[in-house]
Amino acid sequence: MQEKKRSPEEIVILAISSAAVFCLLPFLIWRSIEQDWLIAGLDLFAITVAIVIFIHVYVTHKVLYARWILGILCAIELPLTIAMKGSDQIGWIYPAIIAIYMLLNPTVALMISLTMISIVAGVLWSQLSPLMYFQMLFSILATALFIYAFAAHMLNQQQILQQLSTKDPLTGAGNRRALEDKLLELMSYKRAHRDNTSTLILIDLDQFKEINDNYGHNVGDQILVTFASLVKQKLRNNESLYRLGGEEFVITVADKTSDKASILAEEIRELVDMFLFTNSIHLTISIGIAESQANETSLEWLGRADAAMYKAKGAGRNLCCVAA
Ligand SMILES: Nc1nc2c(ncn2[C@@H]2O[C@H](COP(=O)(O)OP(=O)(O)OP(=O)(O)O)[C@@H](O)[C@H]2O)c(=O)[nH]1
Repeated sequence: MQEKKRSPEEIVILAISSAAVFCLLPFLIWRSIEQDWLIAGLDLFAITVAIVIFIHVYVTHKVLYARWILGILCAIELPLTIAMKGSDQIGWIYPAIIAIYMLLNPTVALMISLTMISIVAGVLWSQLSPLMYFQMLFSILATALFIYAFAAHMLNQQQILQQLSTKDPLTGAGNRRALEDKLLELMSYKRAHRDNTSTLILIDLDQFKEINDNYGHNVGDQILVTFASLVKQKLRNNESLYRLGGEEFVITVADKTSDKASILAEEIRELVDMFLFTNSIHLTISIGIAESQANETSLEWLGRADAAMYKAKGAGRNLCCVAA
């Protein structure tokens, strides 16, 4: 069986949890030799949590709780260490802030790191000269704010790239790449839960070439946009629209048999048939419906929906056909 690829989030958690273990382990040994049991206990606790998180993420690939626990651990461990051992430990605050931003959303990370900085500032107030105190405080605050600006910028870029790589720029529907990912997800869910069934609804706009020829490509484009937004209005949470290419679209209907998906397909067919597009253009659609089957590939599944759609075309168009 092919091994599941690790996501960037998993790699960050595995790296930070293992770094925490390797950074803290020598100090745990040192404190134990010195019989400084309180701080040794704190280090042991942090190492244990980091190891548990590492194993959990390594085995399950799940990151949601792991990133929160690790982020909060970073924010708690440091003020406690400073409270016990004094201002010598302040250098650790910089990697701790970076780790928190790598683990959590920038706004959450900002709130957590500012809380941690406020606690550390309170603890250090009586331990440092005023000049030293404010130099340290401002350098830590500046670090937190600069990393926030960087992390927020990176998140924004990441969202734009995600949008560009998964959406069809004309209609805003998912693109072919997003559809392929969705099909793989639905197929692997089906393999894991044999009795689960999902259905594909493949839609082709009828005689769309005539519309382009008669009204021009721009009007054709506008119709594709209006069609996609009409369909989107009909979809619920577990249903998504993708543009397969040209004037072909696919709706993935998770957790539903072809009988139930046919009701949605027929509603969409009727809606389009009744609708007047730009320039009062009337349009019809032909639909192929295929329920997922065990032991077939996502391409075979899509192929059955396509064959059913061509059957609808062959039977006179403006029809829904269910694959055998
Ligand atoms: N305006 C516009 N037209 C497109 C786009 N993509 C594909 N098309 C057009 O869609 C038309 C598809 O034509 P055909 O494959 O012959 O199919 P059809 O005319 O819909 O006929 P049937 O499918 O048999 O009902 C072609 O004229 C393509 O140029 C697009 O992004 N915008």
